[in-house]
Amino acid sequence: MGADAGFDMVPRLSKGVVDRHNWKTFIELLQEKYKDDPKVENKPNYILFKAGEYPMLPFEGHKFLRFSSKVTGSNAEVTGVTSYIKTVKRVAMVYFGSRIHYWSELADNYGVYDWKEVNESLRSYEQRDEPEIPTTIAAFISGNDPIKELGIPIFETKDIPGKGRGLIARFNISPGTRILCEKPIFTSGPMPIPQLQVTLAAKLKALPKAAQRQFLSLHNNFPGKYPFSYTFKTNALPCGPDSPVGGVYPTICLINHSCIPNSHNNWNSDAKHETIYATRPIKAGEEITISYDRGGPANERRATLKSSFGFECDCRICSLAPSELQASDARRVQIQSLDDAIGSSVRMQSKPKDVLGDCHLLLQTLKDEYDGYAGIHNARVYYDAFQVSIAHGDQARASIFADRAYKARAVCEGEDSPEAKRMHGFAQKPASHRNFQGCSSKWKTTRGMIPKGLDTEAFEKWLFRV
Ligand SMILES: C[S@@+](CC[C@H](N)C(=O)[O-])C[C@H]1O[C@@H](n2cnc3c(N)ncnc32)[C@H](O)[C@@H]1O
Repeated sequence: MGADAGFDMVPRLSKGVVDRHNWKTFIELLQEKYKDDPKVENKPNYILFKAGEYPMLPFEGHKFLRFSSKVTGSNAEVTGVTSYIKTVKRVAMVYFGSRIHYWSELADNYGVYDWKEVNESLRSYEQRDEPEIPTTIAAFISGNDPIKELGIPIFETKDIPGKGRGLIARFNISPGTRILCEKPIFTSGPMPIPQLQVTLAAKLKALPKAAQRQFLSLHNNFPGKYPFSYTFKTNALPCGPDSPVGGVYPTICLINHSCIPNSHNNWNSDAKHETIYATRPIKAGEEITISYDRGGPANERRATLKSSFGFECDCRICSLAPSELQASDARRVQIQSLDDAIGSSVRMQSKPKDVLGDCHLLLQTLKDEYDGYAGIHNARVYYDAFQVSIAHGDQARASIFADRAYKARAVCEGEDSPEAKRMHGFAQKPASHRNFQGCSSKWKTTRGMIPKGLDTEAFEKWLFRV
């Protein structure tokens, strides 16, 4: 008979964009970890662990119910299946937290699903579902958020040595989770410091007492003659990319900086509020961070952070050993220069293949620098790749690029973000872009020409072929 052990996914994953994104990242991490292990094989639709009873992980996460095997007997011992189960479970818990239900018949506890259901799910791995036509994410995302339903905030405010106050996660948080959403206490445009002081004094006076207190409790890096102006400067977040208008928020303004942040801040210009979304898995007890800087190598970032915010950054990247920091700096410089090169409209016209090649290289560099969680950077690169493709009439590839831009945006900003909605529109109708065939029609394709049935590697090859 023997005893089984393993883990179940409870509740099972939805087909939603966030669950799909997390599952994909989880699978990629395991593929990387086991790439040199001959007992772990990538089949077209799943990873096969050739140990014990050959447990499998499908590439389509919504099909997954259980990863398990007999863990007693000579076969289990010789093949080391227990160690695979433990490692895969540990990684799964990082991504899916309390959804991972570990069980072992040796300890008299059992899986949640019955074997009939599990065997049906295993059989479904063989045949992939038809590729989905992108539709709205809302239709995919399951409404069950146990934490939200309990009404417990997913973070707490704490004093953090050397940083003042900050926000700390109380639970494991998955990428794509909305952590915060706030309306500004007030907004203001740019103006000289003395004038800003007078303007803000008038704005404050018009606010209810509670809102005044919220603003006055925010940190001021440059105390002295113009307290309102400098409190605003220390805390304001731009209302949109490159917007000269800034807003201050009661809780969002307590989030500290990291050069490798785990969250993203965004101004939703439709809803007129600022959102914070997790962009990488955040463990309970970890600080929630966003990025205050505009990229570049560590010395440039440090100089900006020091002059604008008055602190020395000691995040994970800034604290790397010199040789590793050098490697990170090289990647960040490369990210900047690829970004500049991709933005050139002359190259888009005359050397579209080079631009697409740069997009591919940039995605790889971002993946290395942000260990797989480049979030909003990826959204921008995919939109760049969309623009090159559509400018030369390639609707097939443009549709895929826009869909990827949409998914990355939705993880960082929510599906109601205007930019996510715009990307979704382009994924559905790439030719609706104002620059459709604006450069040439030499790459002309239709959406119907997106290849079907390719494995991941072949599909990526098709997508980035030059
Ligand atoms: C918007 S406030 C963030 C909340 C602030 N810690 C507080 O206590 O209200 C920005 C200020 O927080 C501090 N800060 C932010 N990130 C930091 C970091 N990584 N290390 C040290 N201080 C930081 C700096 O004083 C910065 O000017």
